[in-house]
Amino acid sequence: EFYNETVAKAFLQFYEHTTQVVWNEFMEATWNYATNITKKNREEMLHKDSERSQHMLYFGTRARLFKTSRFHDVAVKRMLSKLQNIGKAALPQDELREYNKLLAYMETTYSMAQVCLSEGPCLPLEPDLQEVMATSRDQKELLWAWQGWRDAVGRQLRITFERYVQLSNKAAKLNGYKDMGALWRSKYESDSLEQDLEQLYQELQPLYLNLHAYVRRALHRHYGPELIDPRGPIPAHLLGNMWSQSWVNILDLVLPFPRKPPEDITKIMKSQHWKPSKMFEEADKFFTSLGLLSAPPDFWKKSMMERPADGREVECHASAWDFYNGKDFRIKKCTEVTIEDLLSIFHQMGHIQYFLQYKNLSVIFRAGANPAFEEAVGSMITLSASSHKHLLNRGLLSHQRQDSEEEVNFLMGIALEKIAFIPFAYLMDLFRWKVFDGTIRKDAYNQEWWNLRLKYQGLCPPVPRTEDDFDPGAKFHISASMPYIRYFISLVLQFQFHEALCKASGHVGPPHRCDIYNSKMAGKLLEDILKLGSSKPWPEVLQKITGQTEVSTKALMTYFKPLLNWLVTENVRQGEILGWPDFSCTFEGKN
Ligand SMILES: CC(=O)N[C@@H](CC(=O)O)C(=O)NC[C@H](CC1(C(=O)N[C@@H](Cc2ccc(O)cc2)C(=O)O)CCCC1)C(=O)O
Ligand SMILES: [Zn+2]
Repeated sequence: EFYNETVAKAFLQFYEHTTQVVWNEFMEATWNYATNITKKNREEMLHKDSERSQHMLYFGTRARLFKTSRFHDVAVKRMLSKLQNIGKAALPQDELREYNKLLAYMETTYSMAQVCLSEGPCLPLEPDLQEVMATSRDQKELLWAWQGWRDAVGRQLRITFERYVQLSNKAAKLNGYKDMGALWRSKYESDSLEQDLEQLYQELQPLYLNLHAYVRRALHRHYGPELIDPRGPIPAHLLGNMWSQSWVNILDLVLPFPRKPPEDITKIMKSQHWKPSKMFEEADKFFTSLGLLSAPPDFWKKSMMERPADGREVECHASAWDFYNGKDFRIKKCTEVTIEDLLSIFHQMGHIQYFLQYKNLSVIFRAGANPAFEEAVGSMITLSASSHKHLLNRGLLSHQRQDSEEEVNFLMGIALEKIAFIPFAYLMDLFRWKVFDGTIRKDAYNQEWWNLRLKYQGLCPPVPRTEDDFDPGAKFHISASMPYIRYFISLVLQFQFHEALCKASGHVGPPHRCDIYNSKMAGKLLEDILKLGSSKPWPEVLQKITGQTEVSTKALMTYFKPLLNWLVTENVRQGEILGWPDFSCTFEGKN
């Protein structure tokens, strides 16, 4: 009966019915652990994870038996093929238990790590070490936090990570993939993914090289020639972020027109007594203004919007959760009242909106058209929310007009978030794909990581690194085994979406002045694709929203055109070298 489409449909109905309960219980147990890290909650989570894996194994192996080539219903074929990819559930019981334990160990080590001052308190990453990296201008203090974090996390994870790679690849092979990198890439249903990504990166490189050269000059002015080589890479601890992935926090050092500094929105939020709940309400209002759905009662009742005050150990890295019962959706975030956190909440609420829009689909299709779509929705809304027009309209700014110099300052702020992020978002999985396919061997993990950090980001470590270090492990997504290329693709997609929705909203003028807030037309366009979840191939979904079937950097380049013009002029005036022909950090030059 494996040729019989009716039998297949009944099989999928049975799967649908049993899955909601199994996945809901698994999400509850994982949530309980992430918001209260105790041994008991860890055991309960591991137990629920193995139940979910057994359920996936049962249905995944049976889905493989159906001969779907002559089936008529495309959705049935798509569901059965998605069911067959069961990830780690393909591992034998004992190895799956070991795998889940090491995943929990890596993520928990990251979440609980602190860096202790010689005498006195120990500082966690959020908010304390992030605060130091964002606000300190003392390179010794920055180095202390940068190195301390990598000693406290990266070093502890190296051995576990080596075993994680082995078991990941074994699971991937059991699913029919050559390694875990191939399994991760399969989510994009494209056999030219790596070439396409390299093409996108090449198109964006001129933007990055000009920003890098300009920022390096500004840091050279501030920190002096003993720290910054104007023809070399930038030391990784000076860019305002623990991973140098976003440079927004050094905007004050690099402002093109320093006599026209932007208003301090964090200060305005604090003076207006913003609370975390108000920040979430503000983001929710944006979505309802588009005619989209508001977060349901369970969201407001069950989310964790602040670090708990009762001393509980929690995982502070923000995340959005679908509990697969059509009514329970939550965000977990240790929110601080800052503009950076407000914009990050817009991103998170984008995930919630996707969950809400596809909640009536089969559970198999409750995901983004591809993982980058999930990321791009919230980030695209954030482009409108961070526009001068929107912030002024919401009472977070008071200067009515923005003259052309203030506009360059504004675009610099957005570029320090988005353009600085390009090479980081690209190299994170370039590194892991090479680790999974064996190109990068474990005795060179750290050296190879820094080779990529130099090649793509033009960064160097501020102190010598050895293979006792494991710097990639100091980034959440690597300790949490969360793929990252979705963010690189989202960087390009979000500007394509922004351009499409701005057009739908009737916006005329430069894209950085567009705010789709209150546009029901833009909302409708977005709603129609979110409702599809992962039920259709993503090029079809992209075409519905933008009219194109290809990911294209054109919209991003248009958005930053005024800034690129300014940067090129400025760099030529300064006689800057684009790139880093001197390829080492100053300390390496010394000894
Ligand atoms: C249950 C679960 O895991 N759910 C998933 C969502 C899902 O898969 O359904 C989820 O919530 N993932 C967490 C992750 C959180 C954040 C993040 O980690 N961001 C990246 C990259 C980046 C950087 C700048 C930026 O503006 C936007 C993104 C980083 O900070 O490096 C934290 C800050 C914002 C987004 C997220 O929301 O993507
Ligand atoms: Zn996200």
